[in-house]
Amino acid sequence: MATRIRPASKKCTVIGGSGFLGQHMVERLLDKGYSVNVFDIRQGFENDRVQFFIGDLCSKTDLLPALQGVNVVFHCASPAPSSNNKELFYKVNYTGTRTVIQACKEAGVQKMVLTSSASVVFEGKDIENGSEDLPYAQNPIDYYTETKILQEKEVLGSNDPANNFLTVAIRPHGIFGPRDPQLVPIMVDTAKRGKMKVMIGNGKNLVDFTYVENVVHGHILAAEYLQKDSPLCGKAYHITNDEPIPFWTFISRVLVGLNYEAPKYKIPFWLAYYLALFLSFLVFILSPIVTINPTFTPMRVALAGTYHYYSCERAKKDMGYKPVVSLDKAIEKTVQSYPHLRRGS
Ligand SMILES: NC(=O)C1=CN([C@@H]2O[C@H](COP(=O)(O)OP(=O)(O)OC[C@H]3O[C@@H](n4cnc5c(N)ncnc54)[C@H](O)[C@@H]3O)[C@@H](O)[C@H]2O)C=CC1
Ligand SMILES: CC(C)=CCC[C@@H](C)[C@H]1CC[C@H]2C3=C(CC[C@]12C)[C@@]1(C)CCC(=O)C[C@@H]1CC3
Repeated sequence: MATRIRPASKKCTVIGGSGFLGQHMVERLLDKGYSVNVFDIRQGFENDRVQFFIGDLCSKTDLLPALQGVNVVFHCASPAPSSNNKELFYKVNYTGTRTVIQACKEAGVQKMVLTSSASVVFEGKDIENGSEDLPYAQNPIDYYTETKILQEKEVLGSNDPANNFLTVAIRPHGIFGPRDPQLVPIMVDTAKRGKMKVMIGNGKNLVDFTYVENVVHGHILAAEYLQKDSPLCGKAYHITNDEPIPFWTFISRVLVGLNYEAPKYKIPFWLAYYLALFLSFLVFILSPIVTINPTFTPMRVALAGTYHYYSCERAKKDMGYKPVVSLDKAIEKTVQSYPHLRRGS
């Protein structure tokens, strides 16, 4: 394992720091004694200990003031994965990330930790205990994944120890926890509309759901172990809870915890997939007249009905990663954090 260096200058910038993961990152970094800048297109919270820089990461002029005197940049900004806006994904995740790299180099930032995604290798087919050596998806399931691949390649390719610029990518999967605007709220909304009665597939497919504090821990370890000649330079690392769970067991535990019924019927994966494809075709045909955001998309069906869990052996070996919150505790903390989503509240 490489040596962990706690940098003398603990000044960092969290790009996307107003988001779900970003806010948890900021809180932990402050606890650990870092001085923290947040760069985001919006200010998501108030905190006197944080310096906010509001701007678009696609603009170097916006970025540069937020990077002065900074040692580490955490880049965890992205448009919401549920969007289908190809142009926006390319602009922010791909060209925007290139701009972030240029700005970091220009400002003399030494380390960049990218929040990538384990989905960069996922094509809608089963992956069991996948390692980081799996090839990138040749047919990514959506524009989000397509541009996360391009983004990760750019960041890892820019690792340049000779010029004192080191990069690493963290690949989490299915992040959940307090204040997540996506996973639990979408699940509850679907249940409220009576559409969470049916399991896709046989209910046995194992998936990684990763508690946000474990994801944060992985990012900070990566920043502290990333140094010249360390194995982390220019590499990607899976960060998971290391406790894969059947997708529908996880969904049921959260729903039951919030007083909703667990799904009890099953439909074959292929049937659900073709129904979702047909639905997205209808949405496309109707798009000039009406905008519809279906819950039931081919991407979600693929995520809900296949095995996709990943090995985090590389992170254990190179940076001593170990989840800090177990899945049981994480589900309990998450359920308790959403009193307003509880049925009957
Ligand atoms: N939520 C999940 O399950 C997973 C998320 N990820 C990655 O984790 C990262 C964080 O995701 P979340 O916190 O869930 O998303 P989020 O949507 O809560 O946060 C993203 C933040 O990026 C900001 N942002 C978007 N475009 C920007 C721009 N042009 N300039 C400046 N800021 C901009 C947004 O305002 C937002 O505050 C993303 O890179 C995502 O791809 C990876 C794996 C799983
Ligand atoms: C079938 C159904 C309606 C399930 C509701 C839960 C889903 C909203 C989530 C289940 C797995 C999640 C997931 C992501 C988003 C939310 C889910 C689809 C990501 C696509 C978020 C961004 C990533 O990088 C990968 C994630 C994989 C898991």
